[in-house]
Amino acid sequence: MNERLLVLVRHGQSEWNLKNLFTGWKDPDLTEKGVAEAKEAGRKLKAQGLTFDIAFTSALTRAQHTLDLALAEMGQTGLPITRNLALNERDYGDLSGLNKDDARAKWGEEQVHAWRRSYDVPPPGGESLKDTLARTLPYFVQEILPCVLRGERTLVAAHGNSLRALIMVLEKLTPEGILARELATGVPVIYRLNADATVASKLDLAG
Ligand SMILES: O=C(O)[C@@H](CO)OP(=O)(O)O
Repeated sequence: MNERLLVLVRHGQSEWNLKNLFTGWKDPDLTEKGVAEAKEAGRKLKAQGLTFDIAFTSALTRAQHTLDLALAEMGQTGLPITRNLALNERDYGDLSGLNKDDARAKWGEEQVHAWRRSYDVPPPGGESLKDTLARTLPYFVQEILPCVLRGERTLVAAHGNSLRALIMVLEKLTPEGILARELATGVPVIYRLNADATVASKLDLAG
């Protein structure tokens, strides 16, 4: 049966998530908690009775490590995995490596929130969500979606903002709608798509 399965999962907690630093294209690995979250994601997916045919991830360690741990937990280690920087986190530009609370103290709560969650306000020297979408969406449409539509059960392990960009398109969210959308670390979201790539069903495995 062609079930057109697409699962998106944000990486587990990274060293820089723990330190509350803007990360973007910097490449810290998972914390111990992040490792546990990645394994838990695998357990949750297995408990749903899911198996995968193909997986995609970014060029960054925290997403690749999350994918490997989740698949190992599912006993699915032989899967073809494609890594591409199109799925990388938004580039945080000059904010990369800064503490998020220090940034709020310096530039104000509202400005920092706009940089972090708005659709089209880029952080200084970095990518807005719109910019992130501009490189994530073509990769999704050309490389990932065709797999899903031909019935290959597909797992994507990536990042808060590269996944928010894809979710905005999948769920047809407006720039206002995406503003409040947060993705927890290590929580899979299961989509089943219609033949025209619209969403038939969505199940968020939070909790
Ligand atoms: O620092 C980052 O790269 C991202 C994800 O951790 O942060 P934010 O939630 O601010 O977009």
